[in-house]
Amino acid sequence: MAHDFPALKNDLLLRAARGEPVERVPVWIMRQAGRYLPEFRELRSKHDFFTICQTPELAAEITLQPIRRFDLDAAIIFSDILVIPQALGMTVEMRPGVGPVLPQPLESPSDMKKLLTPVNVNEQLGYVFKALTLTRQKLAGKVPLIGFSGAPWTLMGYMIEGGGSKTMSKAKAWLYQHPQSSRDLLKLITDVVVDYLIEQVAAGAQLLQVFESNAEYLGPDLFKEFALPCIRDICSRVKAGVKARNLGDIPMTIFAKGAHYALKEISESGYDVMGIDWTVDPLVAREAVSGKKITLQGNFDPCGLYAPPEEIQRQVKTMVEKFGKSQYIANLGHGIYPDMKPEHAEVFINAVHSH
Ligand SMILES: Cc1c2[nH]c(c1CCC(=O)O)Cc1[nH]c(c(CCC(=O)O)c1C)Cc1[nH]c(c(CCC(=O)O)c1C)Cc1[nH]c(c(CCC(=O)O)c1C)C2
Repeated sequence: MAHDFPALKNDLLLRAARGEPVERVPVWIMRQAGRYLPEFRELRSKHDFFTICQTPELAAEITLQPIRRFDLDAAIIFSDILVIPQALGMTVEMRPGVGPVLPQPLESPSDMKKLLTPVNVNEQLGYVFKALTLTRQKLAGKVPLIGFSGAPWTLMGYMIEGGGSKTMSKAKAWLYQHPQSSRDLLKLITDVVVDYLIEQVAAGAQLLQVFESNAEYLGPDLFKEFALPCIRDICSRVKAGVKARNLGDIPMTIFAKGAHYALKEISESGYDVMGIDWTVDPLVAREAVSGKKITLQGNFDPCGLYAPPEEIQRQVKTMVEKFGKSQYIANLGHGIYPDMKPEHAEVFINAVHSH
């Protein structure tokens, strides 16, 4: 089923992702739709988080909120990485002020039997595809629409810890104590992520980002043994699946937060774009990928947006100069914080555009 979508007017993001020349650096912000926007808080006060994700009209409305307010070069579909554990049959609650909670986490490998596999993504996650299609229509070609998924290790972390964690020690204990079960779990998640991302493209996503937000808890050895093979597998299988369905060539971004120890390996894992967090100097990242056809994305310190406007402008200038204006997508080095003033996000976006 091919959709008939309005023609894209601003393709800066897609061109930068493919390494093609751009007249100016594209910019978007991770978590650009969310709690720092009063219009989000207003809508969120009336609806439960996952009800919003599951209601295409509401998800589309929130996706469009930052696009109306700012001169952004991309929209990212409003959803969460934890819809995959839900699709596998796990309960996920979003508790205000706490974040996601999975009240019945996987406590031992035998709990994997409780997961509902195989997942039929159209049945379990069809609401995300409907939200993407509706949002793409409503965007009317203004900017491209990004789809996303959590990466397997990051999702495994939430499924075992039962929520966010300061150490990921329970999930890491699995890697050390139950390496084969860990691989089985990661494989099971990888299979869902692959189907989920291919179907997002069919529904209208124009670029896909894979969030490996929990890479920071691993080191080079665990990352290479457990996380990286899944990251590679997802890219090659999604690209092949998208091609097989005549959906065109879709750029893919990998953002492995905290994986400064594996920049070279990540840049060779098949993705078009590599996101980096603020702890890596842009010059170090460029050096790690020199000679390769890969675009870099990032990496302004989210806390840098607390600075006065002139200081944000000064730091953006330094960032853009260090990355260079080609093969580059400007973003923060992680999601924007809920207490950020929207005006400071605007200063950041406009500062990128002034270069
Ligand atoms: C891409 C995305 C995500 N969540 C949301 C979006 C869509 C909004 C956007 O980017 O514009 C909405 C999104 N997701 C959430 C919110 C706030 C919930 C609320 O309104 O109560 C919003 C707007 C809730 C959420 N969901 C999650 C957390 C982190 C918890 C922790 O580990 O301590 C939290 C707080 C899990 C999550 N969710 C996501 C990640 C990967 C990015 C990252 O590293 O930040 C992760 C780790 C991804």
